[in-house]
Amino acid sequence: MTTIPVSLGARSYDVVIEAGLLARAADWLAPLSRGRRMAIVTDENVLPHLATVQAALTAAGVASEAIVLPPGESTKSWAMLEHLTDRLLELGVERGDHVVALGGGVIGDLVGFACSILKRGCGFVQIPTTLLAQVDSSVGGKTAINSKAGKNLIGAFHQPALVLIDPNVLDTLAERHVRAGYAEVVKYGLIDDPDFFGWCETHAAALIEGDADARLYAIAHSVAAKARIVAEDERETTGARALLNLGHTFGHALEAEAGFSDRLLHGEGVAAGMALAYGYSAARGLAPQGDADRVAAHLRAIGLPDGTAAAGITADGETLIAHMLHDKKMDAGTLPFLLARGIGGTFLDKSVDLADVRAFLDQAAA
Ligand SMILES: NC(=O)c1ccc[n+]([C@@H]2O[C@H](COP(=O)([O-])OP(=O)(O)OC[C@H]3O[C@@H](n4cnc5c(N)ncnc54)[C@H](O)[C@@H]3O)[C@@H](O)[C@H]2O)c1
Ligand SMILES: O=C(O)C(=O)C[C@@H](O)[C@H](O)[C@H](O)COP(=O)(O)O
Ligand SMILES: [Zn+2]
Repeated sequence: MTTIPVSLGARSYDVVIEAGLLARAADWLAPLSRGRRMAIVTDENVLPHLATVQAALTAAGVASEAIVLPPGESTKSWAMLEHLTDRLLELGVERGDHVVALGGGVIGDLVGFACSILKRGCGFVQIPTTLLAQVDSSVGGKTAINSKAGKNLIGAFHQPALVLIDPNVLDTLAERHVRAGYAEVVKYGLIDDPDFFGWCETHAAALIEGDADARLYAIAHSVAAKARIVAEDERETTGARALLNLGHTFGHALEAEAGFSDRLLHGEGVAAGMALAYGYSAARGLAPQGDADRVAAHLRAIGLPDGTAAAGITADGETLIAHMLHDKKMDAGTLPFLLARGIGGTFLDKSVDLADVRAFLDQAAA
């Protein structure tokens, strides 16, 4: 068992990682239940794992009630937020209770946001069931739904009380979602850890095919990296946490063009966005072209998109820039970008000329 603390003063919590942990989830959940019925929110594709968690709770004498939502990005919506908060209120959830978010990043983001506003804030536990959620979204307390204007625009910082990660649940995850989650794994290498990028180049194929050791290593390494950055800059105010947004300004714009749908998964958008961020950095003379080519080649090799066209998006630079203007990093009318000086050399550049980015996007798509 690996336990990684997320050190945030009064909001500190542990991320516990162990293969097979789901069947023992009650060891951690029962003490949080206060002898009351626990609400578990999940989606229709996670029902086998819901059964494992509920059986564990029943055996420990804890009653539970499941709320099962439709799968997919469109569940991060006002309509689902209303439905979920109504159901949680019907169940009588109190401020001191802990709602369980059992699912991928969609369930984690929606449940976390619902819990941040329910009775002005109740507790929640993340039990992530996708690779993406295990390496990224379950840790750090960013919660949100999408709005007509864009991605994650309605949300709150609300930290979970605990994160329980069982890598075995990934055995039922479709390979496309494993690949998409892998984009957020390799992101940590590209941010500030060139050795880890090298590890990714060697082990990505095994990880995607289901190698348990590779998955465990990637999950623990990613969580430790995210916990360190979140502890340094919980609310993305100093610039440290913004590094976790590498590839996301481009990626969210591509996702918006795809209508936040299965046409382009979040991790796929991030992969294309990271390739664009490295490509643009090279075009600006900030990073060696060879590094940008190496990033794109790695993404292609494992079946992830390495740019706008590969992501299936035909929008021009102007259209993509219009989406980017909704980015939450916008500051006094300017949009900072995560660029790179080389592999592992990501930095926040506040002096990017949007006309230059537009021209790069048009050229890259041609
Ligand atoms: N809060 C954050 O810090 C953060 C970080 C990264 C991404 N995100 C958000 O996370 C979301 C993407 O998350 P995701 O990639 O996990 O997508 P997701 O939650 O839609 O899950 C992907 C698919 O896998 C299914 N699924 C989940 N677990 C399964 C399992 N064990 N077996 C079989 N099927 C399973 C789901 O039903 C869904 O169809 C995006 O909305 C993104 O914005 C948030
Ligand atoms: O935790 C963070 O900080 C991240 O940026 C992680 C990202 O992978 C994640 O997609 C996040 O939700 C994006 O944040 P946003 O502020 O751009 O919505
Ligand atoms: Zn992301």
